[in-house]
Amino acid sequence: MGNAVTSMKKAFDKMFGNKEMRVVMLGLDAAGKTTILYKLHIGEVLSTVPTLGFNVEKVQYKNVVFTVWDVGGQEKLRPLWRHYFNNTDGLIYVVDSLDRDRIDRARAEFESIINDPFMRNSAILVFANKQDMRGCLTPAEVAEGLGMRELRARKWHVQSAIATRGEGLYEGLDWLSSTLKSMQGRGQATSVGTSGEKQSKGFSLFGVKL
Ligand SMILES: Nc1nc2c(ncn2[C@@H]2O[C@H](COP(=O)(O)OP(=O)(O)OP(=O)(O)O)[C@@H](O)[C@H]2O)c(=O)[nH]1
Ligand SMILES: [Mg+2]
Repeated sequence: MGNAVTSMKKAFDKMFGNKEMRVVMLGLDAAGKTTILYKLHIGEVLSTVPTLGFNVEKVQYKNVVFTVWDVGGQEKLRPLWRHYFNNTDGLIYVVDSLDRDRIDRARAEFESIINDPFMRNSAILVFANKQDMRGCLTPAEVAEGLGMRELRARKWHVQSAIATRGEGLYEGLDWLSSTLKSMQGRGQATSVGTSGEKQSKGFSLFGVKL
């Protein structure tokens, strides 16, 4: 019976073009990951405590079901991040744009994630979060701070966001879903490299193609 239901669901998903995507959300502690997850999942801002393990929720947007893994970002927890890399279609990297002092740390962690063999083909969405805070880095400065422009053969997008107001979050998911669909359409998702082709179409900053 269970199998019949599963195959029926698969048939419906195929008919309506529904897709499932696995996304891992990382970033330094207090960047706003858990706030983002629950704003997307239940539409509310929960009062959060630092995540010690992980939270995982499904987020449906348009015809994509994202399974989003939100992993604690404290320094002692970062060595555990790599356990979440396998089978990942997309990375959401969250930056606290007010945390100027730790942008170099954020960059070092970011580089080690995206250079991991399991993550080399994942699409990269960066949320330049906390844009409501006076004196924060602009999304362009966050992109610069993470060294995004030096990335070759990767699909990336930097999205301005205010998680506590829900601003920018769906724009980010929009980019992720269309990018992942186009990568899957060309057989590139999860296991095959983008190998440098079409680099000029590969990245964008807040929706503007560079
Ligand atoms: N002003 C402002 N505060 C935010 C925003 N997003 C999150 N915060 C606050 O930042 C703090 C940390 O948010 P969390 O979502 O717990 O951060 P996290 O990335 O999950 O942290 P770890 O679980 O320790 O890795 C909370 O007090 C949030 O309310 C934002 O867009 N603007
Ligand atoms: Mg958290």
